[in-house]
Amino acid sequence: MASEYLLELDDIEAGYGRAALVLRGLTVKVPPGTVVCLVGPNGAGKSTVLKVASGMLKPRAGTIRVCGEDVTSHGPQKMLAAGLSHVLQGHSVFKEMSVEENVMLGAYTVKDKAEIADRVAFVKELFPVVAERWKALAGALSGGQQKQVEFARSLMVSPRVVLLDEPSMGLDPKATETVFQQVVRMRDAGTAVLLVEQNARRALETADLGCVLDLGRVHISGPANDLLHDPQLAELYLGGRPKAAAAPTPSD
Ligand SMILES: Nc1ncnc2c1ncn2[C@@H]1O[C@H](COP(=O)(O)OP(=O)(O)OP(=O)(O)O)[C@@H](O)[C@H]1O
Repeated sequence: MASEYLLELDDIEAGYGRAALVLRGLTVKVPPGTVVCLVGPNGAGKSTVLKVASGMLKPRAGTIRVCGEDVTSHGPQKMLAAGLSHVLQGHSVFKEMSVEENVMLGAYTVKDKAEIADRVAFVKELFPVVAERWKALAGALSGGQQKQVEFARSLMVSPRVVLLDEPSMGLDPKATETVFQQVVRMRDAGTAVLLVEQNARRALETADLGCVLDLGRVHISGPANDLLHDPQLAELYLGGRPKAAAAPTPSD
């Protein structure tokens, strides 16, 4: 069945072991050609959404669809084959291996050599630093450059949606800026992104659509720009009022 969405998480309930539910009826949809970001307080369940989408954590209830096809019961390998590629929180490059070896790990399920060569050319064009440092040891790259190697690795399977968990974590402001620019480049090159970020304001500036999570549910969702300029949301979740709505200070 065709669908207007690449990924649909519908009324998901999920939790860890016997502990209480973390996601309590969460619905998130990713249309083609978009960056959708999930923001919200610590412990709201943002990373858990990505774990459910990549098959790492089975939902207790609800439905996951990729392009309209029900994939709810898929494990990680089948989710990857269905088109969902997960870039985990923190750093996951193998530092003792070259950039090339790290990127090629992402292609281990791809059998067609011509397709692999096409994808290598694609990621090298998308991430110039990956092309420039192709033979270098990954551990010799900066944190922001390593993150781009992880992005490149995730794109080797031609995913429909990349699930990005806190890509700016631990990066300095300049590297953070580059990483957010690369997220936009990934989208513009045809890969939708479901992005989880602590840096809520910067994530909403980057994304097309936003979802504010609280207590395992979507509290509010809509165009990211609207959320960014909502004074109440800014107070509650973005660390202050939006610039345009800020009250004048006594010195103004
Ligand atoms: N592997 C796990 N085992 C047990 N509980 C977990 C596990 N991972 C996360 N949790 C719990 O699930 C809840 C949601 O965690 P999650 O990491 O999804 O939140 P988050 O919104 O991404 O938070 P943060 O912004 O702090 O990363 C938290 O209460 C957390 O303690």
